[in-house]
Amino acid sequence: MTGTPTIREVRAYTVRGGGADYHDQGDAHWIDDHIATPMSMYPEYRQSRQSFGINVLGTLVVEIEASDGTVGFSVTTAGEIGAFIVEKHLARFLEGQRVTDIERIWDQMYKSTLYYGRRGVVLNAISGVDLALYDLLGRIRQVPVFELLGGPVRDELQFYATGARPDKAKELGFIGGKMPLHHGPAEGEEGFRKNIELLADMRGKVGDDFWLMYDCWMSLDVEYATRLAHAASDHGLKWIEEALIPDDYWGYAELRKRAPSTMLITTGEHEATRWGFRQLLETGVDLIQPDVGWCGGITELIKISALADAHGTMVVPHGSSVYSYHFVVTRTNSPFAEFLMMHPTAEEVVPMFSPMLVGEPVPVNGRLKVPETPGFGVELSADIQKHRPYTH
Ligand SMILES: C[C@H](O)[C@H](O)CC(=O)C(=O)O
Ligand SMILES: [Mg+2]
Repeated sequence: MTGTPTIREVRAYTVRGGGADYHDQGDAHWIDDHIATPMSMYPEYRQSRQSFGINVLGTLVVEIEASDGTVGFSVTTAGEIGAFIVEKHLARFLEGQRVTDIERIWDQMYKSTLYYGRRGVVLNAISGVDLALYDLLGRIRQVPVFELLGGPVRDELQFYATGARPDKAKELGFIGGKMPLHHGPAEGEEGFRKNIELLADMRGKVGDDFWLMYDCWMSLDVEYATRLAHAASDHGLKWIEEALIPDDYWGYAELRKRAPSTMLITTGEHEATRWGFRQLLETGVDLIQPDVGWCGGITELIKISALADAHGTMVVPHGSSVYSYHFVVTRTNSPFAEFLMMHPTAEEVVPMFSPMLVGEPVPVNGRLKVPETPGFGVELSADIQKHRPYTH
């Protein structure tokens, strides 16, 4: 392809305070208010997820500059360690290549990091590079990323909201509300009762038809999750999310068998690559939730989504703002999207990656027409202090 720009330089920066590392919030935020986690068995780490380091990484910004001067960028969760991986390892597979060489670049990034990678922060870094490449290609072609992905299959997205206030989410026009589970097995019968009481109270507030879900953030075991699912089904819980640790594929298969058949078993935000999701899909879970900034980027999400489709399984990506919207709008097996309420009390709609991006669209009345601005359609805010810890 003559005339296709090549990649001139890859740069990686870190940024603190919200953004893609959405757990990196100030005090008194619903997202850090006694949420059940795998660390809840240790009383000293029960009240706050920041206490055990949920926000240690911070946001990674990847910028890719093409030979024609166009710059694409992305944000994900990976911070300084991600910046090191991008600058010192991954950049070599991009610089000098054509901006269209996305598939080969992904393959080389993945295979060259297998000896220390496969998932986790390495896949977050690979995802960041992949998203920045899609942003760059969209800007060079002057089309939104969803057009690079085959075009939209629906006119607009509809959203459920994740946060502490599903009752407010209903007033704001969302189709459902997903609450964090507050108490895990270590908090015994009292915690179990409180979990059910909160759900019952919320059901009373939102009425029978509004979706209510519980996000368990890897905090339960099969016994507790099964019991919770049965008790919660009396209050119309639509799904039980990420009940178990991501490595317990066998537990997910067991939970699928033992939970009420009407309740969806969902998970996947901490899973990565087509191989990880293959294993997850084989457990029989009903809905998978890859995070496009963590699972391998758009290039890998396309494969994960096709695999899920062949299993008859829905794909509703975890959070990830514009990176998710451009994908969801192009897939028939992604019928709705998640909106993470980043307002401290979850009572108002604010941009998910606030305060990092300019032009980040938000749902109005629970719906959004994905803007046609080239690339992912956002810019990094000029007010953001970015730091480049490494060069190459
Ligand atoms: C609310 C959850 O604990 C977590 O912070 C976000 C999440 O898992 C989700 O949006 O899904
Ligand atoms: Mg979740």
